[in-house]
Amino acid sequence: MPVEALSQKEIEDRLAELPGWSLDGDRIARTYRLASHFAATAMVVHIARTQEELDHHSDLTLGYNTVSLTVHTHSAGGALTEKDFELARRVEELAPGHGAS
Ligand SMILES: C[C@H](O)[C@H](O)[C@H]1CNC2=NC(N)=NC(=O)C2=N1
Repeated sequence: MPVEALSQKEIEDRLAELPGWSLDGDRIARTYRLASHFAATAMVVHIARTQEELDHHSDLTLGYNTVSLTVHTHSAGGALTEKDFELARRVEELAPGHGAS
């Protein structure tokens, strides 16, 4: 199913509801900090499972005690779509359970 590129206003409205997320070029991005490398690794696995469920995938980077995501929609030519924000909202929901901030 094709997904529509969001307008600048739609992007700004959605970002306003997602503190911690910001524009990084043509993507939305956030870095989370965790208590340990193991906690960060567990969060990456949880995000990976969510991404498989949504069939939508970020570029996901594991640091020593950080987890970073950037996402845009490949099938929309790299534009931002509702799917990117759906993924961001789902990650925001799972983050507190990992002690991520
Ligand atoms: C076939 C499969 O549905 C597509 O390749 C999905 C997988 N994950 C994806 N992730 C992202 N970020 N953009 C896509 O267009 C995309 N497409």
